[in-house]
Amino acid sequence: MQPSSTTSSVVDSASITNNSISATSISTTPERTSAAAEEVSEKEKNEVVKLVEEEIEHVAGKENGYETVEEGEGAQKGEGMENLSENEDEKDQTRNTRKLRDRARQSPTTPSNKKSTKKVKEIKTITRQLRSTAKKPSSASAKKFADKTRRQSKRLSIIATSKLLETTTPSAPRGKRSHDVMAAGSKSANAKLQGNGSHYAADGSLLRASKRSKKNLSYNEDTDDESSIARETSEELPENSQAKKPQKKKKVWLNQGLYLGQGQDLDVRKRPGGKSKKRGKPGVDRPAVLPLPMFTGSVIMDTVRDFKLPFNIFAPSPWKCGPIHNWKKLNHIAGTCIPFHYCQDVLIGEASQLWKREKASMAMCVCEEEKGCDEDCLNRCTWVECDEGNCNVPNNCSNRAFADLKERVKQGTKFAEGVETKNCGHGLRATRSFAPRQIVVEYTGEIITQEESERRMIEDYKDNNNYYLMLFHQNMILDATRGSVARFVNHSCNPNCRMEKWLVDGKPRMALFAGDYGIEAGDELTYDYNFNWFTGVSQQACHCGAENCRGALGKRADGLQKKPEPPAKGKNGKGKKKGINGKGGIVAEVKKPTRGRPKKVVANVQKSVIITPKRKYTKRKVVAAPVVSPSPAPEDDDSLDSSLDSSDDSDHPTEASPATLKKSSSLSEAARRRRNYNKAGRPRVTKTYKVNKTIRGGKGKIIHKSVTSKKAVSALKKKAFETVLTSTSTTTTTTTVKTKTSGPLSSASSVTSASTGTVMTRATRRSLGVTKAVDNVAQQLLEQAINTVLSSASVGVEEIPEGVIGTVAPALSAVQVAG
Ligand SMILES: C[S@@+](CC[C@H](N)C(=O)[O-])C[C@H]1O[C@@H](n2cnc3c(N)ncnc32)[C@H](O)[C@@H]1O
Repeated sequence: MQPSSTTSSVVDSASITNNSISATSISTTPERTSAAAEEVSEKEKNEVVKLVEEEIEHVAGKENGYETVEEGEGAQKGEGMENLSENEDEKDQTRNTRKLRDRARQSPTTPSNKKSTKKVKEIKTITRQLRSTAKKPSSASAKKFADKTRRQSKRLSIIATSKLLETTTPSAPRGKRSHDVMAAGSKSANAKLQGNGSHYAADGSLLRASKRSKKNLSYNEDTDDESSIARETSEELPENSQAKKPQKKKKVWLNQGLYLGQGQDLDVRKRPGGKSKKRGKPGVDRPAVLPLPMFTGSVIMDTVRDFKLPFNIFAPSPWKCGPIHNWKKLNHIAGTCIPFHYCQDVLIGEASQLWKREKASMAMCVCEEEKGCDEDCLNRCTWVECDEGNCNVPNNCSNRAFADLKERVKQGTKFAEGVETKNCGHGLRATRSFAPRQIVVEYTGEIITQEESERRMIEDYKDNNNYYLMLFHQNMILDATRGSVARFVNHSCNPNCRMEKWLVDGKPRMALFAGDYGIEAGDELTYDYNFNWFTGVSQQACHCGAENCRGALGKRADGLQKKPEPPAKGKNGKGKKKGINGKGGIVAEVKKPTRGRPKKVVANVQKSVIITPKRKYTKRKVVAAPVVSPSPAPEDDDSLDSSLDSSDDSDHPTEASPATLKKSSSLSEAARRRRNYNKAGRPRVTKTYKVNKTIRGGKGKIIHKSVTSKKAVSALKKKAFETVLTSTSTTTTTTTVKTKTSGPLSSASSVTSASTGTVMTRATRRSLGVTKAVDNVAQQLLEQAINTVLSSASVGVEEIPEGVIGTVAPALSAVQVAG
């Protein structure tokens, strides 16, 4: 066929519906059409088209069981189909066939694949037929036409082939609905192509596909075919389908680099004693937690940093109460931060040179294992704390208050908190309960000489109203201005605590002990200051509010008794109710501390709540045993005997009152020493005693009777003193009291009698009529005498023959001097 040069044709539509090429109309211009019509044999064209249609219908009908339905009866059939170029057709057919073949090869031989192979063969046949037809152009013009329309025929061939493939796809028999769906899909695919520069007819059929759309078309068709094939083959080819699955990206963990400096062997997931929770392969080193930032971690762990606790955590006072002035500063000694509730005494200035180190008392107590160190413990009676060196029953000893305190402090539990009172400044309130006579807090501070204390009083504390000076030991003053919180404990004429001075490992130490009734949490801690006031010196008025208030701080001086100040007037002119239930005191609200925030703070309380003891201490228990404090030797001839008869009723360390100290500055050194000795330093014996007197009743029955009368006490003391003399005189020449280096100091139970050569045991002395109480007092006096002699200047050390130091001889002489 030789188409004319002027002939041009455009494929109007290639509408493909329901597995058939229903109409392929070629609209041409009249001149061209007429020219083509002359040259191209209509018969030939029709034959080719018919053949293709027949073949296709045959295949499709066979395959799907459907008759092809032609769409558009009037559609021109076969126009332009005769122009299919041999090469193009062959190429297309070959390409498609190859595709099918490849797929068929990939898939295992199944009946459906066999079918498709068969169909491919059929298509091949059609192609061959078409070729043979095309090879016989009727005329040169027809051939020319065919060349001219190569482009269009190529498009047609693509569509036709694709449809052929579609029809030949091995799939389950489709119903009409399926066909409709497929048609709709094709349409939508075409519609997609519209945006790609393709031209479509009104019914959506492709007129001219752009280069890109051609690609897409082929792709879509290919993918359609492929997907349909893949759908079928995927089940049969699990390996292939799995291989195609995209692999999930693995996250890369950072296990080194930014964070460096943490031990690699640390495995926090390891349970103590249990199995490691580590997952994954054993031996794989995977950090469990993010290590600390570079270097910071190890630096933080290695270095100690100073930090300041926020006030609300430190909280020395209750809520809504501002920080106590100078609180932090006061708790620092010589720039060192010492736990505020536990710091040791510090010798300041001259005091350090003057302070005499004393040997620890090595007198063994004679307590029995069953009873332990009870009230009768010799150490306890002499205010000496038991330790390994002087305790006979270390496993059952209850006379180790300071050791207990040390343990408690180590635990760091809170025991008290600061409060602000209305009239007494700061106070201290217990935050836990204390058993009777249990140690509460140590009173520590700076040990200074009297001169230094005078200087401080005149210069440093001249504007102060609160004083923290305590007459301590060896005529030294303990200034707690920089000391433990015990300094905040206020005075009360009806106290719930006692301030006691003890010898602990040879060192005098002062501490606050709970009274005989114990302390409940929330009680304000108080003790009797026992100030020594001098006549004519103004005293500080006492605001303790106790029923038995003496009106002034400390002892009541003759002619200086002050009545308590009248209660402050309220707004309405009436006296304000004070204290507990209006019975006086400084507190407006009485409340047991509740857990958490206090619910109510009464308005007339200055800043916080202070709670005074609820109980009335009407009955005061007498002190357990007569006490001789291990004080220094007297400087004058004030004898032990006179000290025994002293009416000084203080068993507490005495607060050095400001008046005392101010007055003392005008005294001569000797007079001051004498005064200090008289008032504070000399041995003290309690005024009242509770003594168990053993009386033999009828029929040899021994009756233990408690004697508390003054007469009985003086008789007791007299007898005790005689006992001391007797005991020492019997041991004058040969008896050696073991010193610290050679062993514990002999107690009354092991004094050796040289004259008899027998040990004068406690039992022996009992048989001689020496009662236990007398024996105790005697023993204490003996020890006291020995200590006194050894430390006394009146009996110079040089006078004591070498090797005799520590013997009873000087003790005897001392006692005799004293007597
Ligand atoms: C050892 S301090 C006690 C703590 C003191 N309240 C403070 O705020 O620092 C002793 C001072 O407290 C005051 N004080 C203690 N008890 C008192 C009381 N019952 N009546 C009046 N003032 C008292 C006195 O000013 C005394 O000099």
